[in-house]
Amino acid sequence: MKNYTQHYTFPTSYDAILEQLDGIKPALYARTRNFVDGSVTYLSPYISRGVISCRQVLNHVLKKDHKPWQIEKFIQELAWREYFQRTWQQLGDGIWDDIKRPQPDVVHHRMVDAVAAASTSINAIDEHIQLLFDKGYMHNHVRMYVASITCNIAKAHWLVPSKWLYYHLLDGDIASNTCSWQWVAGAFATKKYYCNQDNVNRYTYSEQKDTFLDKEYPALVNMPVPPQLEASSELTLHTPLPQTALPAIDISKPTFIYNNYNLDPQWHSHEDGNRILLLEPSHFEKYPVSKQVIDFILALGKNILGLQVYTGEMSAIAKLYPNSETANEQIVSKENPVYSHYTGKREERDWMFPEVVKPYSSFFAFWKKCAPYLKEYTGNQ
Ligand SMILES: Cc1cc2nc3c(=O)[nH]c(=O)nc-3n(C[C@H](O)[C@H](O)[C@H](O)COP(=O)(O)OP(=O)(O)OC[C@H]3O[C@@H](n4cnc5c(N)ncnc54)[C@H](O)[C@@H]3O)c2cc1C
Repeated sequence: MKNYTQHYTFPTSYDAILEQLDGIKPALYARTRNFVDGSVTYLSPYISRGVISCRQVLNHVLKKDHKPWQIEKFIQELAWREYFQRTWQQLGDGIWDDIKRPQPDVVHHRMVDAVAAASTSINAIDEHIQLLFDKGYMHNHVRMYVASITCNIAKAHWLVPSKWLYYHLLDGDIASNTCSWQWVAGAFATKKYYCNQDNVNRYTYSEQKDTFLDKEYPALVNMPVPPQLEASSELTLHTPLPQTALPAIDISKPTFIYNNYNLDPQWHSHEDGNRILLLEPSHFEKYPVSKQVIDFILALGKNILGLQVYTGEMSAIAKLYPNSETANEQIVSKENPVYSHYTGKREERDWMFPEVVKPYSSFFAFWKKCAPYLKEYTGNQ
């Protein structure tokens, strides 16, 4: 194991997670983030699961004595997440279609076998796919390599492979995952993203030669699918959900609903109420995740005092109240496009730039609108 993979173990206690915020080194981050051993934060599993928010991370960084230019790149990366979340809010289920233009040059809508089996023949990539299976995390640059090999070299449509990656990621997030795959595949961008062997070697510290990626870029773009990547299959994924009883609730009190995207221990923590981690089989049927991911979610749930885990549908929770009016009054959740069918009140997520909500044609158009607010936060320096 290389040194950096020590970070691929994700503690689940809230104190340990907050401690990790202190390890953020924004200036070093900007210089090294593209290397597999770069100074990245490993916070995405906690941000995606709603344990902490980007806003919380931003506030933490702003409290430290950094110069604005030292933190800008890091904040920009956090803003990518927010941009993708806003894109999802605006598009709804439209996020599952090619967003900007049809992905060019597609030969099938299946999973590439060699990628799923960590046997692409590009050693560094195969090693990182195996790490994904073992640890549930993959470095951002490697995610780009894997998506590029799958969609642009093997010419698979992005949708099925994106579900494969989402299944394994502790930080699996519908917006970041779907938009990023589309971006690499040229469906949410005006061009496709390509990497060659020199690029992979540089950022993964490998020295492999004579592979299907060992070419200049124009040759890569025009290359037929290499034999190693030709085989493809349908994807069958299953979520092993725990079996639970219907939760016991006090109907005179509110019920706070937690889920795979909201595991925030501070949310309404000073209020008396029922707390339910709702794992809807209908959700996981559509968006399957691995046992490793379910175990991670359950472990994060332990930070929430009095949390009852329930594998079942929201409709069963609503029926615990005497009528739909009371259910609508008492059930509270956090807004998320995938849970728009929930009964009850929906509260805003903790946005970094709550004012920037309109659809923007590109990340940089969005970022331009965020800039004045960021200036306010950093004290107009
Ligand atoms: C094909 C592909 C699929 C992806 N799928 C997911 C996913 O399912 N869930 C997910 O959280 N991220 C996804 N990403 C984005 C990114 O790879 C991860 O957020 C990042 O690698 C997480 O590691 P980190 O926390 O150490 O990031 P750091 O580099 O330390 O970044 C700090 C935070 O900024 C945000 N961030 C950084 N880079 C990006 C980015 N490129 N896009 C959006 N937000 C970013 C994340 O919230 C991250 O936690 C995907 C990227 C690609 C290319």
